[in-house]
Amino acid sequence: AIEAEVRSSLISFLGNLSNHGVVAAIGWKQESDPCVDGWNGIACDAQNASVTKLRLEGFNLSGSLDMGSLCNMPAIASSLARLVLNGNNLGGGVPAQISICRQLTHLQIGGNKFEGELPDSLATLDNLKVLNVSYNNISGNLPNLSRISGLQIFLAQDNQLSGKIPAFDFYNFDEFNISYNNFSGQIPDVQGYFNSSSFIGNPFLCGYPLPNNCPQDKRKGVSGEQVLMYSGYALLGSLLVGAVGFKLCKKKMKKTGKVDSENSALSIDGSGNKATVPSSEHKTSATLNRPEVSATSVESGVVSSSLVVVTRPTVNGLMFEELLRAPAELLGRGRHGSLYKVICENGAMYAVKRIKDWAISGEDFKKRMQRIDQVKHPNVLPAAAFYSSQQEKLLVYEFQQNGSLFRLLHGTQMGRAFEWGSRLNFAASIAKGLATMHRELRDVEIAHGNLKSSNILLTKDMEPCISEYGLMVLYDHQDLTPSLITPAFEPNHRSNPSMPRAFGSDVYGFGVILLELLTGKMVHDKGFDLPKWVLSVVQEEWTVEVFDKSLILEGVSEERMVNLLQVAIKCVNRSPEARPSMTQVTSMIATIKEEEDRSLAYET
Ligand SMILES: Nc1ncnc2c1ncn2[C@@H]1O[C@H](COP(=O)(O)OP(=O)(O)OP(=O)(O)O)[C@@H](O)[C@H]1O
Repeated sequence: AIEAEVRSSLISFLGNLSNHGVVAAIGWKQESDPCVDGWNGIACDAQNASVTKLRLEGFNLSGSLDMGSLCNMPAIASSLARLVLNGNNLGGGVPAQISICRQLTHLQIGGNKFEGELPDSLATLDNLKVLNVSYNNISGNLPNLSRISGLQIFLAQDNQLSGKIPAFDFYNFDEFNISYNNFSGQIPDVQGYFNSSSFIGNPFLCGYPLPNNCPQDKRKGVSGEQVLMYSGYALLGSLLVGAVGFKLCKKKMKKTGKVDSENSALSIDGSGNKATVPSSEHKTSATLNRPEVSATSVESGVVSSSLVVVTRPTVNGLMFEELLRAPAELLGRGRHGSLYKVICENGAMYAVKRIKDWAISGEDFKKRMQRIDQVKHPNVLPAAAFYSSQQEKLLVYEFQQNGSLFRLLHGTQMGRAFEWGSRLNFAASIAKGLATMHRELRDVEIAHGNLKSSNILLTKDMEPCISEYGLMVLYDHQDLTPSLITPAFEPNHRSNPSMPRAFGSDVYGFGVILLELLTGKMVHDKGFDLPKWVLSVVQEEWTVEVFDKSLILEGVSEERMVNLLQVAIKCVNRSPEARPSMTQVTSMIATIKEEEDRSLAYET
């Protein structure tokens, strides 16, 4: 039973925040027991011996919180895990004594009228998982909440908080929102976990995932990266000029020797290989909405028709003026470059990839891209256009709205059914696409170079297609998985001694994709190495638990999953020479599919 002292302090806590009519109305009575008699808004432990939750949402409570009266009482401080006071009219400061309630895992005081600063003592609530202070009038700096390692949800949107964002490890968060405050400075690395909606409405905040990038360090010059960071237009400007250079301008320039460069903020040379933007252009441009760069270029009159390096029926009508005017949103900054999403006025969407640090000459890059473009396969996404200068290489793809295989498997759509049949079809289609590319590009040894589930996009028909083919020269997956490097390969197992090494690396990447399809697990999840894990499970104590639970629930036969797993294991062999070729992989998967179809025929 709950002590009389605790009961009376609960009643006075609520009474102070409302008229006592509310206390009676919700059934809190000194003579009854909060746990046994089920006081509204209170939850207790299993033995009904202590109060664990206080949930008083939307009770029209007002006045200021006196946490001392509750938290100074050991019986409460040692058990209260959740305090939920969202949607009231509570005001005044958030009391520092709240932190005496050390067991709090959930503190939710959103949608009130709290003001002043958050007390530093909040950062000492080591058990906090959920902190919601959103929709109040709280100002000042955030306490150093990044020290609470278990924090999973932090909501502080719509306040007047300011200062820098603490160095949170965003990996740990399920939800994070500090939008519409007065935070300033650079956003810490969100590691791809949150998009701009978590940060918008803070005029002085900069950096990814917001579109406006941070002012450059004046000591350094303007690098190619910064040029792009400063203005989406600059990116598209150079893209534009590049395309002009490749297509239309080439002819014109033979005659005139140059393209209206005096009028333009962007200038190019005759080969279209140089696109520069004066640095003064960037220092002032913190947003994408700057018409001046585009206007001058467009005025040059050169950019008047569809200027696409690689023409496709669907992008023939692509107007570069439009592409230029459209805002560019930074979608990702990976190991090998940044990806921007561009939406044109007519609704057409493009993904523009800027590759960094690739020491390939403009001419070689052009040849390479044209060669790749000659191979067509329905499961390989062709580039719509590309551009190359000394400083940067840009590729334009049609934007695929259905996301990637990575997102399908691990993202928010996770709940969506992704059945065995579809997974097998995905595996077969990707294998076919890759095998075709390898076969057709064997003489030049152009591999994909960075095959992974985020590079497998879903078309509008939900078919998988491989994107960004050939954007990396020999990027070996083993870079990422040193555990798998083995100099001592076993000659007996050499199935493809002559397979170019870069192709072997793609086969490895494909094997990992198969493992993701089979296990539903992520490749690199906090030090977890998927191939290594699968191999250890398979070698030691074999268990069906290696497979994705949803496949087991679906009732997929273990035998068929094991067959595909065996293909995957061959692909992730430590020795590149021992891996099968993609043509071999394709036929192995085709056999599994045939078996599958035969068994389905039996079942019906
Ligand atoms: N054409 C496209 N249409 C739609 N989404 C795309 C397109 N290309 C890439 N994406 C998605 O945009 C995000 C960022 O792409 P990006 O290529 O920068 O990431 P990455 O593949 O993880 O990194 P990297 O390729 O540099 O190793 C990924 O989630 C990817 O699936």
